Amino acid sequence: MEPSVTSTDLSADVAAASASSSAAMFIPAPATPYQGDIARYWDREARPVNLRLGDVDGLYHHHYGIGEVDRTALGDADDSAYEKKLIAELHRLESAQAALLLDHLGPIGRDDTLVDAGCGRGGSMVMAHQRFGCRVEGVTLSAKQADFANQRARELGIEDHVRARVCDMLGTPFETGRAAASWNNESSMYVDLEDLFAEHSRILASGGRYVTITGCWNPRYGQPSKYVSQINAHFECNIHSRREYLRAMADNRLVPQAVIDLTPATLPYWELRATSSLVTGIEKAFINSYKDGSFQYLLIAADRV
Ligand SMILES: C[S@@+](CC[C@H](N)C(=O)[O-])C[C@H]1O[C@@H](n2cnc3c(N)ncnc32)[C@H](O)[C@@H]1O
Ligand SMILES: CC(C)=CCC/C(C)=C/COP(=O)(O)OP(=O)(O)O
Ligand SMILES: [Mg+2]
Repeated sequence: MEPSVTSTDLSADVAAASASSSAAMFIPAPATPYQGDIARYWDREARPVNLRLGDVDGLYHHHYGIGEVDRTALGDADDSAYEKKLIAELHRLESAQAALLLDHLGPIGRDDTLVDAGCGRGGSMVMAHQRFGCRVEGVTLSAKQADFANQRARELGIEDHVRARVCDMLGTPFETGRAAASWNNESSMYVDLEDLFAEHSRILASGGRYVTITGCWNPRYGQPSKYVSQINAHFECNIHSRREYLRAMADNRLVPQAVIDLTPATLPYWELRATSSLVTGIEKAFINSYKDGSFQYLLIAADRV
């Protein structure tokens, strides 16, 4: 892993920026104390449920899975290889989630640029480049994650097309109106949605596509349930309601083309994960809130008009 430069004042920022190269990453100071907390959270994160799944094929995700469990691939629970098969199956469902997001980006050419807002360790960026051959730019608050994603890109020989940087998704360095598509994969619960969609709207080309997969609380339930509060506390995030997503998109020239309730499709992943040795303790909150209708797993694809 390459060394990172951390700076806290402007002169250090400028020095680090001018020294910026593949050997030293420029790390801006966090825009708010909250963002500093989130950067530290993801810098320290090393949960086996994420690393062991990523080790299956080198695609490291920080999102959840969708689709039916393939019981034939899992085989017999008494088999000594069962746990390994279970990990591979959870990973397959997480990659299926990212593939569904990419399905909604619309036609993307090799010369296009995509933006992954809150890119984590970069699994979705690699999948996007492998599918479209295009350039993919990711931002994360965590220097550790950006280093990890860039290291993976180098290992795959795609570092000229896939790049992660440490940057606030609410104020990116990307040119106005140039991105063919952009997305948030389980990363919009860390930011104000009006600010977020204003930035996507700015960077997207007219007619470009924005996609999010997110967990949101259901206005039909009334208010965030105790399970939603548990999930917020667990991840230090602030889950928004479905209504807030649609309102903030409408305010920022993002017009929904598809709104898909993925709740039934994600429940098998959670039920399977709850039986694994890699449980983290948050499984019940997801399962209970999806089942009582207070929480939804949603894909929204919107046109930038
Ligand atoms: C749950 S992870 C999702 C990672 C990735 N999208 C994936 O699907 O694997 C949330 C990500 O959002 C990022 N994030 C949160 N707030 C951010 C902000 N203001 N600017 C940039 N990234 C942010 C975190 O650094 C982390 O990488
Ligand atoms: C749908 C919601 C509310 C998501 C919150 C954001 C989040 C932490 C996603 C998964 O990350 P992860 O893959 O690091 O989490 P885990 O360790 O639980 O797998
Ligand atoms: Mg995970």
